[in-house]
Amino acid sequence: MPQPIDMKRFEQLKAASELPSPRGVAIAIIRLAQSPDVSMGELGRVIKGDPAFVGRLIKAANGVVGENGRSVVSVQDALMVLGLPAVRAMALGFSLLSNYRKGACAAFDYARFWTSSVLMALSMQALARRLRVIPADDAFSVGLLARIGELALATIYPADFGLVLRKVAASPDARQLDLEQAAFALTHCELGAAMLSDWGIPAQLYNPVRFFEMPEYAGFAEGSREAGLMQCLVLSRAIAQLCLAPESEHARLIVPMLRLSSRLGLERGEFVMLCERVGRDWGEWAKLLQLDGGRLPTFTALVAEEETVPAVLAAEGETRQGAGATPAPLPAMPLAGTAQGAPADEPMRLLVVGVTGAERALVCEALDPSEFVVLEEPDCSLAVDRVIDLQPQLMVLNWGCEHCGQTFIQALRSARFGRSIYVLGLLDRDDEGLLLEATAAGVDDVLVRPLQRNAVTVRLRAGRRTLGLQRQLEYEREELRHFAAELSISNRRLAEAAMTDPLTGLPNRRYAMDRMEMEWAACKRHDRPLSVMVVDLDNFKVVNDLHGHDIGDMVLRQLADALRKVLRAQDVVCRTGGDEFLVICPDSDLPQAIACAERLRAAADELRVETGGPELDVSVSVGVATYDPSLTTMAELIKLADRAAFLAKGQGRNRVVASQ
Ligand SMILES: Nc1nc2c(ncn2[C@@H]2O[C@H](COP(=O)(O)OP(=O)(O)OP(=O)(O)O)[C@@H](O)[C@H]2O)c(=O)[nH]1
Repeated sequence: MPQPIDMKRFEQLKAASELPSPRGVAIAIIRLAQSPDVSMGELGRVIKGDPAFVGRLIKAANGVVGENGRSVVSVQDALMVLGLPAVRAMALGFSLLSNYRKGACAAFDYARFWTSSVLMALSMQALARRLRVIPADDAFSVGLLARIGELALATIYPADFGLVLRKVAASPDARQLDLEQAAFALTHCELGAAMLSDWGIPAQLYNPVRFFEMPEYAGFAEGSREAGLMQCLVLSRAIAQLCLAPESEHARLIVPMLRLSSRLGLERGEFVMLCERVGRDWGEWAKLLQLDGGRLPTFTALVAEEETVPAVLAAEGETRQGAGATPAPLPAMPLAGTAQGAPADEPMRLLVVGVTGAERALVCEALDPSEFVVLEEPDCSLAVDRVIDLQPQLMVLNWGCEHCGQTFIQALRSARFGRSIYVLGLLDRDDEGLLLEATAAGVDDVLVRPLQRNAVTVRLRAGRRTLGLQRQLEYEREELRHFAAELSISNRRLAEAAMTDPLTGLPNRRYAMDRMEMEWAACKRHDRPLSVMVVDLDNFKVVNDLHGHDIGDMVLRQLADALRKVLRAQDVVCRTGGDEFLVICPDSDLPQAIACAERLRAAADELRVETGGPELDVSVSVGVATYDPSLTTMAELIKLADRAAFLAKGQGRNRVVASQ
């Protein structure tokens, strides 16, 4: 088990300014975002000082909202969507990316490091959106910074870390972490986690970072958030690795990746869509971050191939490749019923092994060339090689010869691709014992010497028909998987819609009550303050009566935007009634909540509602209440705020009243 980092040593490295650290505007953003009282306006102004960061922040916020949400176009909206902790972490990540594109460690590929980190960030974001292990914005930053320890080692020890990397490249069995431990008495995992901790990233996020490259040592409780996050990191790393690997490596990498994704409960079609989404996002991010945005593999095709390339035979293929004897494999077969053509219309690949002379001629005559393409290998000892190279759908083989007997069939049937090949065994004589032996071993049907042309035609047609049905079933199963994935996405969209007020885009009453329950529980459990406000438009009925409902709607929409803009990041404003809003302020005592309520009141007061005609003035009355131990339910707390809002109305409106 690797030792945790010696904190004295870490402090020394920090003091010597050797560790990668953010620079420029990012430092101001990080500092400001740390202050609980910072207003969104103030933070927004500082962020605008770094136009590159503005673009990245808005892009990240749109990633969090997802393809179905209202798109984010302004810094203010991005801040609302992301919240302060995520903005801090992003300022950090992007600043490092901008300032550490090059460095002194010649063996460390800085560009590849950042490309892989951004791919991890996008994969983490996509996984978090689906699995809800952590918020998608946190996931992005964790992914981006997960391997920061490597950059740190390359920065502090360029020569020695270069040596470690060269050793790993020279002997793939060497574990990088062991070599790091030996060379520096620390590993990049430990160092990275210590840096994240030092930057204020919470422990539930940096602990999984510490262990995701050696999950066997993690010891997180099964089903815990940390275990889930760690698995997401492992999978994100696998996605990034596959994206950057040469094509020849894809088949090897896809299998463990699919296994990981299914362990996380991702259905295959859904996972493929998720990866395709990462690919689409990657193109845009690469441009934005000026990274080399080479084309990523198409996951749909890769997974389809994986379903046809056998693990066992592929492994044998690798060995042969090592010997330098493998011709290039044929492209994988299209799936039945796909755009490439239904199987019934396509000629199928028939491999004839060890059948020569007159028998070979008879087989060729017996089949219709529009139904079969004949591939031949006269030498039975090369049967395995040809199966891998040519990927036939049917085979005729000389049953009982040294290379085409039980061992061969068993190897064939133990591989996924081999399992579905329709095999006709050619028997020397009509012998029941032989027939039983061949079919028990895994042969589908037999032909008996002397060969009869019609018998060959009939057997091959039966094989073709069986394969056609089999492929049709596969296609239908695939369609069902896609359908299930789409259904689950629609369900999630519906769930989101059910929590949103369509007029203002704010969370609705249902969301407000769910969220209140969460905050109420957290406040009681951790003894943290919690305040709520009821914000009620003044004399709204008059607006409706005088100007009509449509103008009334405009008032509600513009007021909602104005309230959202002046809120602090941790607060949530929800539309809970016609002209009533509930603001939930976690971690806020009464004076803090009153200050915030006053900001909301002033924002409404300053708002001039544009209607296309005359501008309208509005005001709100705000009631504030704070949790105290005498309250036993959250409904009581909301009621107190409601009563305070009522008092504010009674005292002349456009004011804040706090419940005592
Ligand atoms: N345009 C519009 N009006 C709405 C909507 N929902 C509720 N209302 C109107 O909001 C008004 C609320 O009026 P009241 O409850 O009397 O309150 P008020 O006029 O704001 O008066 P005070 O709260 O006492 O200041 C009613 O006229 C409702 O018809 C909506 O979605 N759009």
